[in-house]
Amino acid sequence: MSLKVTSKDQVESILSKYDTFLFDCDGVLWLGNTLLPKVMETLNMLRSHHKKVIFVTNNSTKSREDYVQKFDKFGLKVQKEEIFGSAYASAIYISEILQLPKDKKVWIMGQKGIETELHEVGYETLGGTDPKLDEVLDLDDKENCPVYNLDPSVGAVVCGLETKINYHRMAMALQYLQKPEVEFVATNIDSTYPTHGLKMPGAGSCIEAVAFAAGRTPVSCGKPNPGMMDAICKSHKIDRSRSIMVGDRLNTDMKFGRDGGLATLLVLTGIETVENVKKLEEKEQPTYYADKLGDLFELLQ
Ligand SMILES: O=C(O)[C@H](O)[C@H](O)COP(=O)(O)O
Ligand SMILES: [Mg+2]
Repeated sequence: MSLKVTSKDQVESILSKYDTFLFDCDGVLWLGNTLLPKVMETLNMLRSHHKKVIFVTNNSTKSREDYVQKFDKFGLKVQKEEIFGSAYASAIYISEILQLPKDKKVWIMGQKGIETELHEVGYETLGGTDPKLDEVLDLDDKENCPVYNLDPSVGAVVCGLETKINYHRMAMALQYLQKPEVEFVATNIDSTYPTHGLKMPGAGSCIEAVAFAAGRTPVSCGKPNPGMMDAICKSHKIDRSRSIMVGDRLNTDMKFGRDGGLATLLVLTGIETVENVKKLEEKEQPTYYADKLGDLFELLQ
């Protein structure tokens, strides 16, 4: 059974057991542009105890550089190397695992974070933030309608969270995905994400629409893909037995931590409720749960 963190002794025990803290972002640190209570104090407290902190987000709308700036706006100094996003994970997957030749282009249904990370590893991209994707398709206009004018050098389609999802974007992704040689990559599987006190459709819901149309299943690069954990462990040389994954979602964050051999802490400021935790089989229970991340700071006072 998961242990609810409610006392100073428990926080001290957590501090003595773990040297590295992996943090999910949406629903743990912030909701949209609002920092959750006592997050800054908790991160500062961990750093003052010489803990390594790493941020692992499935939100592909931003690149690692964009996240450095987002943290900065909140007054939090974070290095690019401390951030692992699903846009970055997808770019690394295409470049290092698929080894897609650099003269191939990548068509994107998603936002700027995916474009930036793909450009950084050397790919030209199409789709993405192109404003033409907001236009209604005119299938009668054979000369100008983009579905009749595909770029033959597209070698992969990447889909992520796209809050401007429309028929044009889906139709273009589908045209490329009908070519079996075009790789299909998803940033992450989250069905929903928490923002402004609401649950909104997540990347997984956008991607499912395209996958259903294409009759194909993408490889998903974000949490809980163990490749992302391997990349984190490789670049930060962390001891998994002394590390803990903090998240707000069971099928991404908690699975990612558990499968990676880390302890897990579920916070209830995002997607899950305590009822969801209680329904789980013993082996799927997070190691700990807490009402919010900031409890680690508050309970220590
Ligand atoms: O739909 C999405 O892309 C995700 O739900 C989302 O933004 C998750 O981000 P995380 O909680 O991993 O920071
Ligand atoms: Mg989250």
